[in-house]
Amino acid sequence: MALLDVSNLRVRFRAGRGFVTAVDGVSFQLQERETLAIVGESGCGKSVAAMALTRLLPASTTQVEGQVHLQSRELLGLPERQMRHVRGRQIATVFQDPSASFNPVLTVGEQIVEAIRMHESVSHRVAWQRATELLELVSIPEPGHRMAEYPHRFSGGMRQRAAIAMALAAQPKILIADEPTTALDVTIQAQILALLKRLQRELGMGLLLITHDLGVVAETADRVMIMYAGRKVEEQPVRHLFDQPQHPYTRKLMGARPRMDLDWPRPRPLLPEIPGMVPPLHAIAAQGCTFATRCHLATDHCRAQSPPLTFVPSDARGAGALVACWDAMQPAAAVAHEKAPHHYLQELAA
Ligand SMILES: Nc1ncnc2c1ncn2[C@@H]1O[C@H](COP(=O)(O)OP(=O)(O)OP(=O)(O)O)[C@@H](O)[C@H]1O
Repeated sequence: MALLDVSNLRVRFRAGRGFVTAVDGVSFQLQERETLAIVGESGCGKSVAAMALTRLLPASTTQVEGQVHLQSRELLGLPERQMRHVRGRQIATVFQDPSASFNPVLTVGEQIVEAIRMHESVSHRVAWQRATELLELVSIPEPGHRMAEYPHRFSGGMRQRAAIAMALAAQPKILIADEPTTALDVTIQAQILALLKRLQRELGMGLLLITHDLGVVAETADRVMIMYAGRKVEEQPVRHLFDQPQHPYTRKLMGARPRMDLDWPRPRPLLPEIPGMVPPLHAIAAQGCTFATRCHLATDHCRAQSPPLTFVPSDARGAGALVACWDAMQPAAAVAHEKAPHHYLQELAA
């Protein structure tokens, strides 16, 4: 059984008299000890999907449909009091801006102690000891000393380490890391990613990593789900994605990675971009492929009908991808998602 099983998740926000759709029928699974990366440009619905499954979106302006199973427990119908136990204890989240995790007028130590005692009835002394160990676990030097400091005394990287320590306070089964390194400089980014991977291994957590950075994905993920305009457009094990991206959007994301043009005599950095932009929610096409307006392969058929997620094999050994693209579907080879070969699904779960 998957650790997390998200099925047909749909999120709509109230807009004027109606609603706009930010996440449109997305399904995915996270296995134990697995890292699933959710990738896409800004505005594709990655964070909204993550916030919906932890029920952190404002109920008064949001409609969430679908099913989210954490092992056998359905989360979307859970009373809020029980959901509070799930948050932190079962699923914890680390955000892009670590300052948002801390109250500036309390010491870092007190806040981690509070997080521990929220989920467990232990004495202040025991919680303090455990909080110090957590700071040590995330490689903060002199943890005993740093416990008594205020968040502003920490550098950005150290604050993110402390935020990760706080997220681990109740030993969650799943850690959601939402752009955890975007606000940090490059050398610190690599350290934080290495830390997340080490903690995942040591603590046996599932890691849901939200990012727009394919470099981060290559180093960290087991499996990748690409989102565009609220929909899942591709899913593959990471080791095949970089060799054989299937969806035109995935290929463009890869082409948009910064690199050096080594042409003699004037090597220069290239910062390519995908022409156009992710449509705002009110402008997402009601029919057809949502990427058609930016896709050089789009036909009238693409603009008229949404492509279903389909298994597209890429070699005879059963490797392949789930792709929502009419062009990527070879009529002879592609099979509907539900009929994907069993060994492929097992590989996804491996
Ligand atoms: N509370 C809200 N009310 C209305 N619209 C929202 C709300 N939160 C997010 N949105 C919209 O939902 C869409 C998806 O946003 P989301 O934050 O999930 O994107 P993202 O892919 O995570 O990008 P980023 O990395 O920039 O956060 C965007 O168009 C955003 O403006």
